[in-house]
Amino acid sequence: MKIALIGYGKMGQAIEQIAVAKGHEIVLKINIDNTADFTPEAIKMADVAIEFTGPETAFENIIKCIENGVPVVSGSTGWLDRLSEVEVAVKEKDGAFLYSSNYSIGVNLFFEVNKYLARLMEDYPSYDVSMEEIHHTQKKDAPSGTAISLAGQILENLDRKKNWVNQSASNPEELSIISKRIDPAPGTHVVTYSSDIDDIEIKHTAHNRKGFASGAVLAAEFLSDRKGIYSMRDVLFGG
Ligand SMILES: NC(=O)C1=CN([C@@H]2O[C@H](COP(=O)(O)OP(=O)(O)OC[C@H]3O[C@@H](n4cnc5c(N)ncnc54)[C@H](OP(=O)(O)O)[C@@H]3O)[C@@H](O)[C@H]2O)C=CC1
Ligand SMILES: O=C(O)C1=N[C@H](C(=O)O)C[C@H](O)C1
Repeated sequence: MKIALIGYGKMGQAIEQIAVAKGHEIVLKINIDNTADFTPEAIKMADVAIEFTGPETAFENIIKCIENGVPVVSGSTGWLDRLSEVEVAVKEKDGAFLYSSNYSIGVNLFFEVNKYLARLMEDYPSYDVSMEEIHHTQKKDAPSGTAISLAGQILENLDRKKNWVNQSASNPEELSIISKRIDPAPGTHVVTYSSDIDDIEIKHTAHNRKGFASGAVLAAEFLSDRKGIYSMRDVLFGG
């Protein structure tokens, strides 16, 4: 499979290693200093693009891939206020797009445990829930995309929480997400249910970026010959 890497930072480089080891070919590498090389002709050489740039640049990059008929897997966080525009573009161009706030298999299993635990806790109001995420100091966005996904799953399944806040909660309807920036943390997420009697805590700790990178390559393999909009759930659990 011919892959275009849009964003060649920590994630782009980790993805390259795994993709090449699996026999894929990297036909384009775009970073901030060679964005002029991201031409229609160059991107059309790829069977699939993998986009990991960041909050400010993801949307334009994704649209450019879709407009040129190239399926795109994105892992960039902090841009999802524009997701509906991407969805419209995919429909208009009969394109292919896959997004996950976290590509690691472990976190996607953690998502399922998180939903299950929230559903159980619906009947046990003595437990209050809060979250913590820890990442390296270069991270541009807070809370992390993964934390926002986890919070969304809790809000969908636990009626007593109405919205999340990126600070301590000021009332029982708020779900608190505390963000910490400590090097070299690749990504830690903790969900804690606390009562007067005990705590129940679920925690995912990434030891490195291999899980994110191998999941993104798996997603690219899944998407390259498909049309439509997908998530990591489709890749791992068939929807
Ligand atoms: N979904 C997931 O599983 C994961 C998501 N992420 C997310 O992925 C994104 C990237 O993370 P990471 O690789 O660690 O970050 P890095 O900062 O290491 O890499 C981003 C790269 O993109 C480059 N870049 C910036 N603007 C553009 C542009 N317009 N076109 C092309 N390249 C550009 C940057 O260049 P320069 O350095 O010169 O600015 C940098 O090299 C973040 O949003 C992060 O939250 C990260 C890990 C896992
Ligand atoms: O920026 C990172 O590094 C990471 N970003 C993603 C997020 O915001 O959730 C995924 C992972 O936690 C690493």
